[in-house]
Formats: sequence, structure tokens, C-alpha cells
Amino acid sequence: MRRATYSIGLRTRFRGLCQRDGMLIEGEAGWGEFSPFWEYDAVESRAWWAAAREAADLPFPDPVRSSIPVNVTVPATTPERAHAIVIGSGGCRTAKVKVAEPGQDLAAEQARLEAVRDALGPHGKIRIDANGGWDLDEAIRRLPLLDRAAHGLEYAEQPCAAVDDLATLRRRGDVPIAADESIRRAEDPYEVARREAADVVVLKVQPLGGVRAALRIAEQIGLPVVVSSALETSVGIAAGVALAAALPELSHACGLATVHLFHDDVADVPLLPTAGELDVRRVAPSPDRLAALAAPAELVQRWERRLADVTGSPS
Ligand SMILES: O=C(O)CCC(=O)C1=CC=C[C@@H](O)[C@@H]1C(=O)O
Ligand SMILES: [Mg+2]
Repeated sequence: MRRATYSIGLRTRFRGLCQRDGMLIEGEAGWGEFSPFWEYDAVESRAWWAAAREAADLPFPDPVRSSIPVNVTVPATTPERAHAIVIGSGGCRTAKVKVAEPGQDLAAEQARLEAVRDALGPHGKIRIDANGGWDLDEAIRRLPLLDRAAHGLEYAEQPCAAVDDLATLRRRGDVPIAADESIRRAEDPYEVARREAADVVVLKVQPLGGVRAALRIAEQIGLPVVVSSALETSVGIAAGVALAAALPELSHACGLATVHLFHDDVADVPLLPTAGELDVRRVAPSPDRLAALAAPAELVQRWERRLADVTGSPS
């Protein structure tokens, strides 16, 4: 099995990261990506490895659509930069704006949302993602204010960490609620649905163990699905696109336009949107790009050791 370890700078700090690294593996069916964030231990990273193996070894399920509408992802940045990111998004008509980042106050979030609304126009949709960063009182206080600043929010993704709090917020009805971490990092991804704690669920291929595993959750959970990236290169994004393409129903834009957050990509033709949509296709990295983006030797060794820990085999 051929493998390559990449390291790519991010244009704007995102979830505390200035650089993204991971491994790409080639199997009989094509390329897969293994890029669990560094804070994930070997046990949690197993699902990410299963996803990489699936992509490398098996064809993706048959698609039922040929392109996927996507949101532009706006990091916790200045209003000016947020505006420019939306304008340069490749025609996205939905924007997802990060909120609840350390060091950012309510006024900064309101200004960012106003700038995004200005760039998107009155008909675009705006969603926010707090990554579970608020307690219930803070969420109750902020959601109506951010809803107003955005001139209407499509939904708030993971405003609080606890499923109980999501259920309370949903019952209050200020803003529709989406669950992300409560699905991908939960023992039981169906708890959110049983507790009627979300209007939408966010599914990510790597943390959920592959396209087929995520498809099964989508089929059984009984809620609208948004397929999102785990901040991958175009190789990993292609697996998310394959999931979105195979879903029987797709009513919302997906969070798969994150290659624009990277300075560079492993593919000659990156999976970036045109007219707000991504093409449904597999991606192979180009040898030249892989060479240019190869991780330094020390980082390659760290990834090799990590892989050995996750698979239980010596590196
Ligand atoms: O959903 C999107 O628009 C892009 C993906 C995205 O926001 C994320 C990718 C990877 C890690 C996460 O912190 C973050 C998320 O929480 O959804
Ligand atoms: Mg999220």
C-alpha cells in the first residue's frame, strides 16, 4: 500500500490550527485520507483509519446526484476578511460562520455575521457553528442576538456540548439546532434523534468510520443530513462528496468547501465549488503536488508511529 504524509498551511487559523497534516494511502480502488486531529487518541482514530481504508479499497456507493451544493466556511476572523471569503467562495449561497471561539466577544460575532450577510445578499442562508462552546445560559442569551445580526439564521450547529441543552434550546424555538459533536464523538449517535434535540444532523465520513457507516446512520436517524468535512485535502473531501452524492435526500448545503481554507492542495484540480456546487468525482493526488507538500521527516515519523498505534501493527 503506497502512502504519503502531507503538511499544508491554513490561510486563516481554524479550530486553533495554522497547519493541517495527515496521511494519504493508495489501494485498489484509489486514494483514501487518514487525518485524525492530533488530540484524538488511537482508539478514537480507528474510525478515521477505517474510512481511509474503505476509500482506498472499495468503490464509493452509487451516486444519485452529480453535484453537491456547499456552504462557504467562514473562520472566526475580521468582518473584512469574512466578507472577502464569502465573495471569493466560488458562488456559495450558504455560509457557515464560526462563533464561540476563545477571545471573541459578542460584538465581534455580530460584526462578522453582518459582514457575511452583506456579502451573501438577502437570499443567502447563514448558519453558525459554536462547537459546543457555550453553556445553556450563554446560548439562550446569544442566539436571538446573532439571529438578528445575520438577518435570520438557518440553524445553529452544536451551540452547547450536552444533548440535554440542545433539546432545551430546540424546544425554545429561537433558532433551529444542528448536532455535530453529539453525533461524531458520541457513544450513541441516535440519542440526539430520540431526545428530539436537533432539527439537522451533521455527518462526517472520517470520524464516523467511512461512507457506508455514515450512510447507515443517515438512513436510520430520520433527520435531514448535512455532510461536512473534517478539514481534509481534496482526497478526503471526495469521500464526503461521495456520501452526499449517495444520500437518498439532500435538502441542505453541505460543509465540504473547506479546501479554500488551505494554502495548497494535493490535487492538480482541487475539489472547490463553482456556482456553489462541488462535482461528484474521485480525487487522486498528483505526484508533483505530493512532493511539494511532503511533511518534514520528523512529522512523517510521528504519523507512521500513530498509524502503528491505531492499527496495532509495528511501523
Ligand atoms: O462544516 C463546514 O463548513 C466545514 C467543516 C468544519 O466546520 C469543521 C471541520 C473540522 C472540524 C470541526 O471543528 C469543524 C466543525 O465543527 O464542523
Ligand atoms: Mg461543527
